[in-house]
Amino acid sequence: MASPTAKMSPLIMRVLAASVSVSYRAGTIIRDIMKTGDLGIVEKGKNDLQTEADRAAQRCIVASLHKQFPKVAIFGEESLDPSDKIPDNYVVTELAEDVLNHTCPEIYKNITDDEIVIWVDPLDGTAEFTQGLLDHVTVLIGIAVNGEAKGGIIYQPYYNYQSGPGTPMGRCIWGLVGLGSYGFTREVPPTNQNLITTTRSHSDWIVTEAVNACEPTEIVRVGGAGHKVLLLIEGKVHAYVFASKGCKKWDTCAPEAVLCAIGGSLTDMLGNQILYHSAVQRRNAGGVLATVQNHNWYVERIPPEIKENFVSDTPSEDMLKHKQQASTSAAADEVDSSTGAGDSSLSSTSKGDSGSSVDPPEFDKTKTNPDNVSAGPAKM
Ligand SMILES: Nc1ncnc2c1ncn2[C@@H]1O[C@H](COP(=O)(O)O)[C@@H](OP(=O)(O)O)[C@H]1O
Ligand SMILES: [Mg+2]
Ligand SMILES: [Mg+2]
Ligand SMILES: [Mg+2]
Repeated sequence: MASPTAKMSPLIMRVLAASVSVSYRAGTIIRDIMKTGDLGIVEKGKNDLQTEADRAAQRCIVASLHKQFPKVAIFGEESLDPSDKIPDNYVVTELAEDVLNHTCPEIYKNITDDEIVIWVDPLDGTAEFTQGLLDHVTVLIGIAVNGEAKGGIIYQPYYNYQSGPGTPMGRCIWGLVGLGSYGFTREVPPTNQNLITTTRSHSDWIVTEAVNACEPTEIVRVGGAGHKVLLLIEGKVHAYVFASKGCKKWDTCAPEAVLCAIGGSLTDMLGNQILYHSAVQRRNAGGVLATVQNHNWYVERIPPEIKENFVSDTPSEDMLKHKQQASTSAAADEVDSSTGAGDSSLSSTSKGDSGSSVDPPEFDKTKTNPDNVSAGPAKM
């Protein structure tokens, strides 16, 4: 039975709470499969592996979320046989109370099923998982609202795995833009340095050229988009630069939301917004560039001859319509507030209490107006 808090909670908070709960279960499934010693590796393509842990974790997450939110679109990385039997104990219907205890920001209160798309990467960092670099692995559940990354869960199943017996393994980081991000501690990144993280297993000369153009004092090559954004939010690196079309929407939706909820930015290499509506192309054809601050400085360092290889996402008709409606109602709010009757609209300032939210850095966010994007029609 759902608790009274759950019944009263807006849809976005329930989706977030269900995603947090199921991420713990997916983490257990991943660890259990690793313990069997039989990863059941399949080669999906060049330098692109899938294991039984990827398959099982996706079954668990998608079945659990679909059961609770049957009208919400859910996209997972792995192509699986829909007739596969899903064990009963894979279906989790709990809602994390620590999420529901937060007040939903006003702007999400009336969001409906058709405005949400969930992007699931059941195991991010598969290459490193198969090589025993276990702390590079994360489970990613991203929640897009009207095509924009707003909610995210990054579950790290092997956090603390080398800390010896008695230390609890695994941690869940979650965030919602307008509320804050929770489950980690942020440190101030080293000053007078420029630490840049990028791929460890999917590099090529453009990837390396783009990193070098950002004048790194050190390059941190690690696996997983989720893991790299964890390094960023914890203050261990200054930027994540990946000039490649290899990442997909499920790699970036959750990390982007968690990062943006503390005032950071994750865009393509051109500095344009990555979009997450259901018809968008799965590939991040614009590459990935993420920072907590000084985003523009990094975008400006990327030479035009690199930028010209990348293409930004195109908004859907629905998104454009929604944006128009939102700006019309924002204008109406402004009129209202000038008369003293207005409600406060969502600000990008994180309002975290005991969670790991940080004050927004002092820089202009570079997410540009979707009118700037230049791609052709979105394809599946
Ligand atoms: N060239 C490529 N081909 C396939 N997947 C790629 C890729 N480049 C990046 N990715 C995917 O993007 C994610 C982050 O990559 P990286 O670890 O190299 O930074 C990984 O997700 P998965 O491990 O979930 O497949 C990885 O497979
Ligand atoms: Mg991934
Ligand atoms: Mg994956
Ligand atoms: Mg993969």
